[in-house]
Amino acid sequence: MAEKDINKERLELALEAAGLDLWENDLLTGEVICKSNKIFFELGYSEEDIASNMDSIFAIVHHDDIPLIKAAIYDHLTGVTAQYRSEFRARAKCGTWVWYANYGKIMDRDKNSQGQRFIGVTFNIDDRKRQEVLLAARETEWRTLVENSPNTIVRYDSDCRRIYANPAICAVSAGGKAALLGRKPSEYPGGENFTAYEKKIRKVFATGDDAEFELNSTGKNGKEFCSHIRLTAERDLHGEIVSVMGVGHDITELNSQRLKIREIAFYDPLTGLPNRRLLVDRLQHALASSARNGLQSALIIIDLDNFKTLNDTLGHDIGDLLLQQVAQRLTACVRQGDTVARMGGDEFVIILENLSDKTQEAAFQVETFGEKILATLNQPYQLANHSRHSTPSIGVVIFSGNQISIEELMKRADIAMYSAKKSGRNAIRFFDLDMQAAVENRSSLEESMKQALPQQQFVLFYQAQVDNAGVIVGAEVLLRWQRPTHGMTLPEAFIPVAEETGLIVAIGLWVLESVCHQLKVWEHEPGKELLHVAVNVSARQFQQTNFVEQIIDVLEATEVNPARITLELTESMVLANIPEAISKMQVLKQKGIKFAMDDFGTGHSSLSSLQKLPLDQLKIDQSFIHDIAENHDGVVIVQTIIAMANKLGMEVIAEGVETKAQKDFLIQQHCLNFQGYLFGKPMPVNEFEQALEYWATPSDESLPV
Ligand SMILES: Nc1nc2c(ncn2[C@@H]2O[C@@H]3COP(=O)(O)O[C@H]4[C@@H](O)[C@H](n5cnc6c(=O)[nH]c(N)nc65)O[C@@H]4COP(=O)(O)O[C@H]3[C@H]2O)c(=O)[nH]1
Repeated sequence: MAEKDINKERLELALEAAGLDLWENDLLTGEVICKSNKIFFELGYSEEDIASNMDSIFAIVHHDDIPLIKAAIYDHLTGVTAQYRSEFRARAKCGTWVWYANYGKIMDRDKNSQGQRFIGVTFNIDDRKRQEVLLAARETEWRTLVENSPNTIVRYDSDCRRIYANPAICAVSAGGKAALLGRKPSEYPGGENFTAYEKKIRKVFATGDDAEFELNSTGKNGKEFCSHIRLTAERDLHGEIVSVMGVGHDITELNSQRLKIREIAFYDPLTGLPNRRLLVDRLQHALASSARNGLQSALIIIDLDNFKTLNDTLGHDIGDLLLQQVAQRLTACVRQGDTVARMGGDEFVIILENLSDKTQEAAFQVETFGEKILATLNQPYQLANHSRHSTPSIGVVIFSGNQISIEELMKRADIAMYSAKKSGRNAIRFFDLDMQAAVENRSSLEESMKQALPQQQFVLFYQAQVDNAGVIVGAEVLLRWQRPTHGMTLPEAFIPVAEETGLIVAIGLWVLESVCHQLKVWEHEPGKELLHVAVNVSARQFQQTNFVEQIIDVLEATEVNPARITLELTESMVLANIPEAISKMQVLKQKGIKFAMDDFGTGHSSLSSLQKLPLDQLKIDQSFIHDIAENHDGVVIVQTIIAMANKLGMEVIAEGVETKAQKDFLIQQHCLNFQGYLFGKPMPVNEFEQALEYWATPSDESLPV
């Protein structure tokens, strides 16, 4: 084959493989030199179609595209473009439009630049065109989303400069788009927050990992807002990070909701102090940090003395005011970083951290602090129209490291606080191992007390009550526990535990039943048939809803004369709920039972509340009787109580009378009933009966003890 033919063949094969249709026009004659009609066939036309009605491609080109083709040819012919290029739609036989491109060039230009031949190719670009349309549609779609998004969208270049900012961010930025674009966050708006944010963007450029950031900024309107921004690296075709996109949404509202939830979950609504939950969290931190730095910390429990009485007498609103003022005072006493929390009720807790590393020194530090708390809380309170005084009982436990659990720490501080209460309140007590031993004793006491009633270990002692002529008119019955391995145990060692466990209710009933049986026996014995017996009632017993029924049941079952029984109540148990106390007392009074107010003078009863109560007797507390000889105040108090009792038409009895001088003074003040060691100690019933016989003749001497 000749070289020319080989080249022709090569060209045809190449054109075929590239999908190109070659054409050539003689520009001088206008004759089409080369035309394969390949396009026509591709579009579904036959030879006949071409012969009958299509001598040129223009016959099937979309009429919108014809001027464009002509303009492109003209531009090339006139030398405006170096190459002829056009794109057009051609109609297929089936009616659809297919995209083609024409690339061509004028050949053999003469010296006047006049071309001789126009040669070029036509090829199918339908797929590419469709892709372009799709791409444009997608681009519009995305742009619409981005431009209308309520989220802020910003793109940063590798220098952290903004290269795109959507309308949402432009709308909230004071300087708008102009101020944002081309600048880094640290440059505009700048400041600490934005510098930290820029650092984060740089990290995304460095690592390619997505990141999140909460950015606080000030909006155009001057309002603070917070955005949660998600930063994503954007890569080019080679996987190189070319930009970082930041999409932010406003979480200002969410943050304030979060804050509110935190407030509710972790703070006491009344005082604004951290609540128990947050306290536990802070305590965990304190334990961990003391383990790290070796310094001692302290957990301090503060309980307000007699808060319940104040709440019950003045109402809860006044109680709330006191709690709020206590919270303020406590907060003012601590350093920044220390925690003051409210546990609920009238109990507050303070955590002091970073004390000395030596336990003893730390204890001194806390002691000083505790004294300050005592002094501050002892200042009078102005609660609406009431001026009141309140005292705290403070329990302290010192700790270092985290060997002790939170529960154990709280328990220890609680024990210390109760010890402060026991010591007479308004005091500070530290937990130590002796206290721990006391606690253990207490739980063994509790266990063995459960057996005391069924195993008949309780015994009643009788202590004489005499009149001014020295005649025994009755006795106070006092409980003793013949405890195996411990011997005769006094009530103060077990009554508080019996109160707390509720065992006192059954014990109290047993006391009353035993007393009634005793009275029934005495009814038939000359000289004893008129004796009165005073029985102590515990708060827990008195608060039972069926207290009245229980007493009546015992009276009826034993058929004893109720007039022989005096129930001794204390101020606090009555003041807790005066109307309820009155109604209970009245029912029993109608049955003939008498009531005495025990330990009178140690509580807070006012004259008006005392007047309302159907009491028969006031019992002057023995501490005042002891004070008679000691100081003038004791004398005045005793005189006042006697005067008050007389005024209210109540009998008065002095307890704890130990000396003749005390008795003489009391008689002088018109107190005509006495109880005390001067007349006899509490003793078992058989001894009391012997004493009665011995004492049958009135005398000024004391009973044998
Ligand atoms: N220093 C001194 N003390 C004197 C003198 N005269 C009497 N006492 C003591 O003072 C206490 C008087 O009883 P209380 O005030 O009712 O105080 C009682 C009472 O509150 C309670 N208690 C005793 N028995 C019962 C009971 O059966 N039930 C209830 N709920 N409590 C009881 O235990 C408390 C203590 O009872 P006791 O240890 O028997 O102590 C008794 C008695 O032994 C005196 O001249 N000098």
